[in-house]
Amino acid sequence: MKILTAAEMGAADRRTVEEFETPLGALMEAAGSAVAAFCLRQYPAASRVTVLCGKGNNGGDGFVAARVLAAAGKTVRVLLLGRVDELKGEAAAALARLQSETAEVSILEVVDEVMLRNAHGEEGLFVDAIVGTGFKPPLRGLALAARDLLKELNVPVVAVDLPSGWDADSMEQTVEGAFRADAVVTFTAPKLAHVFGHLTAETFGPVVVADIGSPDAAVRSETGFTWAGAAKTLTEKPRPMNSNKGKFGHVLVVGGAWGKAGAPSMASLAALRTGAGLVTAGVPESTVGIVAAVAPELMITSLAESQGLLRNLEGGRLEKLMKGITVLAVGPGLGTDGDASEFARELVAKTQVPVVIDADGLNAFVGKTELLKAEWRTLVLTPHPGEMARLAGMTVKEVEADRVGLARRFATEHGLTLVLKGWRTLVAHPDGSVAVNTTGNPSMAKGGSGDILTGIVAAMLAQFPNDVARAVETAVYLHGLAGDFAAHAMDEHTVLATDTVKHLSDAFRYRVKDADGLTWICGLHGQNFKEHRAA
Ligand SMILES: NC(=O)C1=CN([C@@H]2O[C@H](COP(=O)(O)OP(=O)(O)OC[C@H]3O[C@@H](n4cnc5c(N)ncnc54)[C@H](O)[C@@H]3O)[C@@H](O)[C@H]2O)[C@@H](O)CC1
Ligand SMILES: [K+]
Repeated sequence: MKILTAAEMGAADRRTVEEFETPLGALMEAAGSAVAAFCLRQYPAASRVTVLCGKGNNGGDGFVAARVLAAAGKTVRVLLLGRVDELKGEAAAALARLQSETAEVSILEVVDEVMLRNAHGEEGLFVDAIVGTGFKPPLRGLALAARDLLKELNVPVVAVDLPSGWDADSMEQTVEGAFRADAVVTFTAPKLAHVFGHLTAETFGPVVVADIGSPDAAVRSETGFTWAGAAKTLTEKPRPMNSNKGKFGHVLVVGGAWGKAGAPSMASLAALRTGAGLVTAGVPESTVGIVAAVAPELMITSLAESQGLLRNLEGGRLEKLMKGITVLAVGPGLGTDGDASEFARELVAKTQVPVVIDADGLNAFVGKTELLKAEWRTLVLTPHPGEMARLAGMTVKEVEADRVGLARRFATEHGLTLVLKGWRTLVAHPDGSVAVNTTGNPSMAKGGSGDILTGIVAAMLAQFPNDVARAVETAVYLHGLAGDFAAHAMDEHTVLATDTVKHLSDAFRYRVKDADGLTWICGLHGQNFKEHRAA
């Protein structure tokens, strides 16, 4: 699923109207109906709904929503911030239809702040249809008064397309200055602000995308930005009945210096739980007993060590180690002292199967990134900003200032797949396209999270070696989603990295598009993180 700018969205709408002969009125009807359906489903107890409408097409969506909500039995009031005779085109048509079909909806032309404050009351839900992609900052006029009013009230707000006052193209949108929203229903594709913005100061509430009838061919993006969750359909097909373990690959996890045996243990456990056919951990001989204890299903290869760290293998041992292996994950708990780094470099250089490099595996290439040219094989790097900074020879601040640009450059220059972790993990592909992940939460800001992700990525590659881009995007999405389920089931302070593994089943079973055709970009279906985190 592409992520668009406001201009790209406008172009997609125009193409849909002009080239695909869908009238604008039909798009507006679908948009407003989707908002109403969302309100009915998420806020069934709200019997009184106030729809705040602006004079543009965002307001037009609001008129449609008001009509559908009234038809469903809600008591609906429309507050138009302006005069009826100021409306044009489809918005005017939507209002006319609302007036003619639903006499019981009261429509009030609000012309000043006093009127606005007197007009509301006892509603269980607000719909914000004041301004959408047509917003030109700063917020002005009655919209400002409406924003302040909603901030004072403790009533849920569903935003149409965008919380009014949001700049759709901003990657740093915050609540400051804009409307409060508890949920956002947007159309066709998410805009940059939906993915990178902060819906509230505390959390990122539900953002759902409704399909309103624009065909894929009408939706074009210059930036090459996509949403990682869409890749998850890769795992939504059942495995063939006649499957055997050989079909799902054999992951080898290498790492685990003395004192860090947990890292390869967690990566291996995650690989097992993600569906790899076989998983082997290659660890220093002194840690074998510890790592083996993580799961009886795990196979272990004891590797030569010196003082608790892995060291280069003697002639022929490498070939033996890699026999039958289809994916290598190197780095979890590897350590950087002694020969461990050299061993990691040797492994990566001499291996032909897809390789995932994480943690100290990445540190082994600091100052030697020319050795990371993927060329003919699959290479996936999973740095956090600190590891990325060391690899790229810059500061963490510099990395964070240009995450997208840096990830894209590094991936294209080396011909590899780069997973840059952090708030809104990015997956940059060798072709320059970048997918953004929206799952995950602060409960995952703990040691071990990265090891779990490494295992998930490796297991996805083992199962889908010919679909690397979607395999990696799915891995990142599933990892965050499992963390979201864990945070929901537990308290976010108490979630351990291994708890996310326990919730991988929930993540796999979760369908990206729900039964009503809504794609939940943020927030779990039917659940409001804000309420949950505030509880
Ligand atoms: N273009 C299309 O084909 C479709 C558009 N749709 C809806 O239309 C919206 C875009 O419609 P428009 O382009 O008419 O624009 P909007 O309705 O988003 O904004 C225009 C209105 O907002 C007011 N406004 C702009 N900046 C303001 C500010 N700083 N302070 C206060 N008021 C301000 C303008 O005076 C005008 O009344 C989308 O967000 C979406 O909700 C949907 O109906 C689906 C189809
Ligand atoms: K809005």
